[in-house]
Order: sequence, then C-alpha cells, then structure tokens
Amino acid sequence: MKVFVTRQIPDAGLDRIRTACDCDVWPEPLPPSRDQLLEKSAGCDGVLTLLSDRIDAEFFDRVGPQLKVVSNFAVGYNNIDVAEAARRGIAVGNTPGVLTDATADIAVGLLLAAARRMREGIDNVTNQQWKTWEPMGFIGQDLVGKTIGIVGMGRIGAAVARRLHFGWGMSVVYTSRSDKPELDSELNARRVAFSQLLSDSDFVSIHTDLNPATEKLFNDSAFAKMKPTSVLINTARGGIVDQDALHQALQSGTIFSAGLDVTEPEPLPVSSPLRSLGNCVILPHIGSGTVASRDAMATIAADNLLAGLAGKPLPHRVDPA
Ligand SMILES: NC(=O)C1=CN([C@@H]2O[C@H](COP(=O)(O)OP(=O)(O)OC[C@H]3O[C@@H](n4cnc5c(N)ncnc54)[C@H](O)[C@@H]3O)[C@@H](O)[C@H]2O)C=CC1
Ligand SMILES: O=C(O)C(=O)CO
Repeated sequence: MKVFVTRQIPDAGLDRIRTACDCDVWPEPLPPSRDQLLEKSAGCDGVLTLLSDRIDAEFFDRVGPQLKVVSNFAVGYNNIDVAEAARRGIAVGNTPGVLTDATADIAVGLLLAAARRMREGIDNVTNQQWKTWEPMGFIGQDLVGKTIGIVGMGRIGAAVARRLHFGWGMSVVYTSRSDKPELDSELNARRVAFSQLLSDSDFVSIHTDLNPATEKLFNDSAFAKMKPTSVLINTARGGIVDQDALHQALQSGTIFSAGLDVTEPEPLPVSSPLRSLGNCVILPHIGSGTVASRDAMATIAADNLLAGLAGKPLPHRVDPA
C-alpha cells in the first residue's frame, strides 16, 4: 500500500506506518504547496494529513479512485470535505480525546495571561520600559467567583469548565447542541442561549468545531453583547471569530482582552493589526503541543490509516454532519 504523510509526525505513529506501507513522508518543516500535495498524493491508497492541508473534491480527483482513507493528525477536521469523501467511499479519521487536557491547559493559560495583562507586562520588561512597581500599573481582571461561558460543551469545553469551576470557583454557563445533565449536576452548570452567555459571562471560551453555524459566530453583534470587562479565549479555530470585529472590540474597549491559540490564517500576516494590540495574546496554535498528546495523536492517526487501508472500521472515524 502506498501512502503519503504530509509532515514529519512523532515516531510513535510513523514507525507503525513505515513498517506496514510504502511510505513517503514530506521532509520539510514547511508544508508542501498545493501542487506538491497533489503530486505527492497522486496514486496513493492512503494519506495522513495535517489541519493545514485542504482535502477537497479536487484533491480526491487528482489522487485517484484507489484512495481508501484520509487520516487527519488532529481532532478538528474542518480542512476535509467529509461529505465528499463519504460520497466516494473514502474513510476519514481524526484523533479525539488524547489532546483534551493539553488544549484545556492552554485555554486556561491564555485566560490568565489575557485577564492579567501578561503580554503588556512582558513587552514592558522586554523593551526595558519597566521602571518601578506601580499601585495602578497593569491592573487586570479577577478570576475567583466569576462566570465562565463555554461555547461548545464538548470534550475540551468540559475540561476547561472543570478547571475553572473547581480551581477558581467560577459559575459555568454554556451553549451546546444538546442538554448535558451530567455536567449540569457535576459543575452546577446551566445551558443558556448564546446571547445570554455573552451578556452573563466574565470570560468566554470557544470550543466548538468550525462549521457553517459557527463560522464568524463572534462578530460585531456578539461583541456588543459582551461585558467591557470580559475576556475572549479561542483555542478552537480562527474562522469562528470575525477578526476585524475582534480588533475593533479590543481597540474600542468593547471587551477587555483576548487570548488566541488559533487565527485565520495561521500565521496572521505581519500587517494584521491584531498582532500589535497589547490586550491580545496570540500563541502559534500549540494547544495539543505536549509530548504525550502528540505521541498519542500520532498513534491514533497511524491506527486510523492502517485500518482504512485494510478495509476495516477506523478506530476514530469521522462521519458527514
Ligand atoms: N488549539 C488546538 O491546538 C486545538 C484545537 N482544537 C479545536 O477544538 C475543537 C473542539 O474539540 P473537542 O472538544 O475535542 O471536540 P468535541 O466534538 O468534543 O466538541 C465540540 C462541541 O461543539 C459543539 N458544537 C458544534 N457546533 C455548535 C454550535 N453551533 N453551538 C453550540 N455547540 C456547538 C458540538 O456539539 C460539540 O459538543 C476541535 O474541533 C478543534 O477545532 C482541538 C484540539 C487542539
Ligand atoms: O487537533 C486539532 O484540531 C488541533 O487543532 C491541533 O491539535
């Protein structure tokens, strides 16, 4: 079986694939260009992709009808046209669960950083502008006893809610496609409408997948409903936030600050005004970036790939919505 792996991934997964397949791994740190992706994947039975690889009808046409499986090295799969894959009988896999804690930790880290103005503080020290301890300097937002609004109460959303409820005594409100009675009783949480979440929350953390209903969900009208002291955290996907509206909200004081692990595009262009705002903390999409998480993602991605090649059910299969 011939496979293309679009980037170096941990040996925990790569060794399994190399043992079982004729495997070509993209060797560069930067992704293959679109043409290189299409060229390298052509004729393959399986591909192991990253969240930055666009997998669509054109890709499937160019790769050929022998393609059996696309295994995404991520839990998010908005880069893949899953419906088109299903129409063609191509299995799609992802890596849920093993990165939940790592990503929730980064969400909490961003929340602390954005609430307590750490970016401004670090910039101040790094630029040698810090002169003395000031009673009124770098005043941020308190966390204890505040309200966290979780947008998308899935695996990562629940893990963030637990951290903030049990660690900082926060009240939890959330939006979800369905009721979560077990979380309501565990966290004393309340499912509310999106607009109520925006107006009630001191902190809002985004944990939905990117889909047609969540694309640019955070726009001018959403920011207008948030408290001027509120902090927005996004570790989900950049496309869920209208970044022009976010810039305006941060600059005008409509909201207090933001912490982003994800942007659209990634990285943001050098000219993006969000890069230079002191009240916007931006990380280079490192939510799942721990040894254990990335090893486990590699193992699952390899297992999905090998199962698909063998015509067996994928351990973690993605179905069309
Ligand atoms: N920053 C990073 O490195 C990482 C980012 N992610 C992102 O986080 C997302 C969530 O991951 P998990 O929690 O594992 O997925 P999940 O599938 O457990 O949770 C997503 C939740 O969002 C809900 N949802 C979808 N649309 C909604 C809507 N319109 N309104 C309310 N709820 C909605 C779903 O029903 C689901 O409960 C991924 O799709 C991915 O994009 C995931 C891992 C790492
Ligand atoms: O898994 C994902 O969806 C990520 O964004 C990176 O781990």
